[in-house]
Amino acid sequence: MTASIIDGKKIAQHIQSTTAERVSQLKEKGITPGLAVILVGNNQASRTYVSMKRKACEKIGMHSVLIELADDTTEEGLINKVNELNEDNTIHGILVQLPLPSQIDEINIIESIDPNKDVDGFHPINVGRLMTGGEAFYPCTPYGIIEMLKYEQVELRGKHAVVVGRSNIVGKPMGQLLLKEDATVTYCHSRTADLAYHTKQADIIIAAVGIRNLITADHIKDGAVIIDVGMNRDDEGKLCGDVDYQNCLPKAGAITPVPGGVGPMTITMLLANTAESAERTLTRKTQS
Ligand SMILES: Nc1nc(=O)c2c([nH]1)NC[C@@H]1CN(c3ccc(C(=O)N[C@@H](CCC(=O)O)C(=O)O)cc3)C=[N+]21
Repeated sequence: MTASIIDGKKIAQHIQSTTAERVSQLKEKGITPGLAVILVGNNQASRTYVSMKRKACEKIGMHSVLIELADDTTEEGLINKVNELNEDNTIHGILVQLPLPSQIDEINIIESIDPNKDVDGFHPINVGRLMTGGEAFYPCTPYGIIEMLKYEQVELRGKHAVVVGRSNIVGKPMGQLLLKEDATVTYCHSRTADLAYHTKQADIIIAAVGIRNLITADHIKDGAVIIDVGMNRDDEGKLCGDVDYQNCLPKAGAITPVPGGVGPMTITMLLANTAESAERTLTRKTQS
């Protein structure tokens, strides 16, 4: 078998055009969805991601504002800015670009964001509701992966999904979202003994640990669906994932490339969450 390649860019474009439609319907009702991105300090990678996010907003007619704060911004200063945006009716989504400088506690910042504007889905209210089933924002990367799998009509119900990685941003919420789709979920991570024993049983593997070439053909069963969330650099400085792509290609059923796989979906779901946040204000208004 040779794997079919899952084209994240194509799926992202498809979902973005649906979101653009939602944006124009909101505009007809007098609401322009707005995303605020806060960038603290001068990290070049962060700067690149932030500009990609803002370009995507522009493309689908969404309003976006960039708030740039100095590298020596205090935690209090950042929280004040977040509070201002919490109160701002033109802003429906707030994203504080991570990582933050060391003098700022990420948890305190995430908890200062209004859960109704937390389009990253990082606030404990949204994390909790993902588990308990209430109205939540789902973290963009795992949410994007679920949308990708649905688009590709990958059956999840009753299938064994192995999530490799346990971060708050990807691994942990990924498992919850797969559970919601009735998959059987196993979590593995950097301390798992005999990783291959587990991953070989997987119908679907989500690799999200940040170790280049961690997953090889010896780790997968024939026909498995492989989703690569890794963002590593190879010896030439090129972006590469956690999966040995060339090695797995002949054996997998379907596989996502890096770049051009999960990455574009992350930004796409950020836009979708922001549109949803704006739509929710509409129903909240009519209810009152
Ligand atoms: N509060 C917060 N929310 C985030 O969602 C967040 C964050 N902080 N900090 C940094 C990470 C990283 N991230 C990416 C999004 C898209 C691509 C992406 O589109 N990548 C492209 C190409 C990238 C390239 O070529 O460099 C791809 O994989 O094809 C990558 C990485 C969001 N993050």
